[in-house]
Amino acid sequence: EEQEEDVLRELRLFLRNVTERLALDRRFKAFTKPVDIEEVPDYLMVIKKPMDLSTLMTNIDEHKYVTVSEFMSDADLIWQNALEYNPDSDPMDRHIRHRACALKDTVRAIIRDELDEDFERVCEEIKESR
Ligand SMILES: CC(=O)c1csc(NC(=O)C2C[NH2+]C2)n1
Repeated sequence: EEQEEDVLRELRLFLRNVTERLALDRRFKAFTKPVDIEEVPDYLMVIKKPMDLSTLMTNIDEHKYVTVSEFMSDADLIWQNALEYNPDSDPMDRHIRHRACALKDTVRAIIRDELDEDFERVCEEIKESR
């Protein structure tokens, strides 16, 4: 009903704000757009579920997420994929893994500090009811 749509609208506003802040952080530049398959031709052979901050934003606008938890699953793909695709000891791999770990910790810190657990519980109830 209308109150449910009010909750989901507030969820989308929160998720857009989080995603925008991540996309503005220079540490996360490599995660802002889909990996360019022309530049990295083997990427899709290694990474089965690509994800990036611009795709997260599109998903929000397309009402893909009814809970923060669903959003977090896709946000986690971004840094998980980077750790998987960059496992080596060479400095470039280490650099992007460092940034992937910073992304993981930053997302969790924002959610812990700024998401009311009662709000997420209401979102989960809406999801179960559909
Ligand atoms: C987004 C992401 O994880 C990414 C983009 S390029 C890259 N890695 C490299 O270009 C090479 C350094 N060793 C492979 N990783």
